[in-house]
Amino acid sequence: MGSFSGTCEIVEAGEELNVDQHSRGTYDKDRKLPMLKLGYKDSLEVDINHLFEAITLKASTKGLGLSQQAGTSPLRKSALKRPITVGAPHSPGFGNSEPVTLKQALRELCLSKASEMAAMKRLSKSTSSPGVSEAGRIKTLYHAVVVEASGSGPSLDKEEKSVVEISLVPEESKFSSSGKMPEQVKMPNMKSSSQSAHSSSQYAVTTLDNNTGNIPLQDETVSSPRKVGAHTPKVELLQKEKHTSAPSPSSSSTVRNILEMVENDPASTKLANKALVPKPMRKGRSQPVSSSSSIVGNRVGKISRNTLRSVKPVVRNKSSVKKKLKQNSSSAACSSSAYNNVNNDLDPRTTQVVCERCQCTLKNASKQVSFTSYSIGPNDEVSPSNEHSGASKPGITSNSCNKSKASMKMKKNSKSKEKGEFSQSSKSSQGEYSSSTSISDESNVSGSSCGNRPHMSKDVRWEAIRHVQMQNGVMGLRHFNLLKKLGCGDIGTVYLAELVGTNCLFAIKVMDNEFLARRKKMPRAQTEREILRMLDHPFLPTLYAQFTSDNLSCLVMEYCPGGDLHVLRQKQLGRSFPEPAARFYVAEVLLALEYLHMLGVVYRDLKPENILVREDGHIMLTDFDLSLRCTVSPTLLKSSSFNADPVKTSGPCTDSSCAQPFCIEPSCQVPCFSPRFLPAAARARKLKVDVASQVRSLPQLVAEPTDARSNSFVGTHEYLAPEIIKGEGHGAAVDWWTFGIFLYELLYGRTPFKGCNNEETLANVVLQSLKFPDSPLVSCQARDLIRGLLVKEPENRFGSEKGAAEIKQHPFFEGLNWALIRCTIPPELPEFCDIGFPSTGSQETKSKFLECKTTGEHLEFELF
Ligand SMILES: Nc1ncnc2c1ncn2[C@@H]1O[C@H](COP(=O)(O)OP(=O)(O)OP(=O)(O)O)[C@@H](O)[C@H]1O
Repeated sequence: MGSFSGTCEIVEAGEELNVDQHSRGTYDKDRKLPMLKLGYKDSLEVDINHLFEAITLKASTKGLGLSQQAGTSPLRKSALKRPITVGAPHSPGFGNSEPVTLKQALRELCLSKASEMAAMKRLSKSTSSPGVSEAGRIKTLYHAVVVEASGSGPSLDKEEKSVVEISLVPEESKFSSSGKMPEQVKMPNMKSSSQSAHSSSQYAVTTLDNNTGNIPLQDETVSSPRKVGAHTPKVELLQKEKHTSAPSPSSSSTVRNILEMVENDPASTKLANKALVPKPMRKGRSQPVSSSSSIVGNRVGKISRNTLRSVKPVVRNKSSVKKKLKQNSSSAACSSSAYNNVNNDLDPRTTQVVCERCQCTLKNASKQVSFTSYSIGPNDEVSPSNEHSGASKPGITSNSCNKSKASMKMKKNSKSKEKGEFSQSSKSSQGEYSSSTSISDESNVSGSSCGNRPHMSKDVRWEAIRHVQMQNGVMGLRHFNLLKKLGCGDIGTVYLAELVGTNCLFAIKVMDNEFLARRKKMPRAQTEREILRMLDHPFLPTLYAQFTSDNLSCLVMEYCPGGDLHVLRQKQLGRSFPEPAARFYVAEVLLALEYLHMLGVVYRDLKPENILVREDGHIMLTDFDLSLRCTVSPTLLKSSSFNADPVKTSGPCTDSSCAQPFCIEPSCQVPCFSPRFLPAAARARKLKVDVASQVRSLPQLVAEPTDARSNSFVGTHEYLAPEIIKGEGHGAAVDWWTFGIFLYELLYGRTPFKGCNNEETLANVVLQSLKFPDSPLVSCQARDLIRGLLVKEPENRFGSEKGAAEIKQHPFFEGLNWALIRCTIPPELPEFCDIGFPSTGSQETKSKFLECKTTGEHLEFELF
């Protein structure tokens, strides 16, 4: 083996020989190598000559050995295993069978020595680096020797083998098993490029973690250069993450963190929800109104075009607001720039800004409903309904001593004129309070708080409102830019308003107390206020604040940019909703009614006009001034008495081994859920039915105000229940009647008993039997539900006994996930927000706000 001769260093040659002999047990022991003579105390020249002879002899021996033992000897085997694939180049003159001269031998000796010295130098440099372990240094040493030896040193058989086994092979195997990266695939930001092999890559990963706070890369992510490449974006992502999340030990927890972040960010969630909505659906639903709609259709089209040109989409605004507030909220509560703006704007020292837009006389020249010479003092008082703020700011109510006198003259127009952009709906609410029996329409709401609504806890508007209340103690109209009149009802006018200094939009219902008192409508306003203060439901309005002055009572509520369902229905093809859309809307309304009933509120004024569409496409049931407040005694109905659907309540388990079908003991459930020899789909279906039946058969809590009775003549003509018209006294069942009319109208585009006038309508309600038009085609389930709801005798009406729970189980709603309906994609989203003009901007646009003029202590503003 020619390589032997390469170990020209005497000591190492001896070592090498020993090793070699040991390792190759079958080596010819009789053969005496000249090298054994090394160590004799001859002169240098003699030694060199011996060496030279040895080299020559070794070279020739190698050739002999190979030829003799080819194919069978371990030596040959060993020679075949030489790590030639490693690519270590052989120095010329070494490893061949040609004899070398003394000069050549000396040159090679020098080269070898020089390369070794270089390697040692490099090693001493690298090992001085902190943090490298002893094992790492040893490996580094091996590596350096290998590199240097393979590059310029002699290629010893044994050395090369060792190189492969110790330095390269283990490194590869370690790399693949432990996932440490080879140097050539290190991440750009990894440290220790000078460090070698295994230890360096390990160190590099650690360094990456420490420096960037990133999550340590998992084995599989770096197990090969390819994978590393594939995971590079992940590393970048993690790097971006470091500012917001602490390092986490695994990538799965990173994903969780990201999801949590996304989940905890209301703006993101909303955007994500929007992104889920298929665009064609949205566009497809924005059908132009058919020509038959004449004026209505033209108006719709006109409004759409105009608003598309000029509106400021609320979604964008809100998102930006949220972003703005979120960005700043990290430092301290209420310390966002938006809040600072609020502070600046609301600071008493900067009343100029405040006074530009509020505390004004409302004038409506163009509309018949107007506020003329209406003025309020600069300290229009606040009595926040927010329990939180009220508690923390006891001074709020004490400021009421500064109340200044205000007057408001209101020309009241008919409601239908105000609303009648799309149709001449005669569905104005009737609010004759005659008498109530056994219940009080005026009962007090206790323990209500508009500041404590869990489902809105992340709402940025809460924070903005709270901040104003905390900063100022009182909240008034001066804190809002009134942007637009949204509509006018029986007891007040609703404005779109922006909280000054924020982009938070609200709907403010302004009621003139003097006017209400004169018209004996104060109880209605009071009822609405009290009910609003109780509510905390995704399909019911959130009352952010309420403040009153001598003459004005203001309710600050959530703004719904999508208009109402009456308008939306008229935009539909054929002026009726497709059944799935109708099902969606009535289902959400049903949940809202269920909630109200549980609170002891009979709504009594259900109609599409009172159902607003939120920016996310879900609904909001508004307008509670006609509602009836009563007591409710929750009742637990046992399963045996619950026979809403005999077919479906036949028991959770049809298995004969289940002795008690209604038993929910685990022993009885086992047969139901044990594997059966059914196809997977059929099994899943059966399981679903079984579970549904089981749930249905469970004892049920009914919290309906079934005993409520009122003799008030309230409601809207087309929606009035027969018992109200007949004056027999009514209870919660009136809501199920109106629910039936509502579903009918959504599906058929008109109400079932509408006559030529109100009297005829009322007569039809009482006397006429229910008929379904031939078109549009409506499912028998829907018609069945309507039929059940529009039973004239309230006691036989569907839902009268068990309320919403009973209705929810009707086949019309089969398959509907009630618990998650608020997360489902609505039939359509409001395409824009018809604010009309941006809330902030140039002086020109600002002038489009309700114009403010200072008149002495008071301010006047003209309305549009
Ligand atoms: N939160 C809101 N977001 C957007 N628009 C609203 C909001 N609340 C009310 N509106 C609009 O203002 C109009 C007037 O509402 P308001 O509740 O005062 O009157 P109403 O619905 O006619 O009821 P009523 O006459 O029985 O009091 C509504 O028709 C609606 O279009």
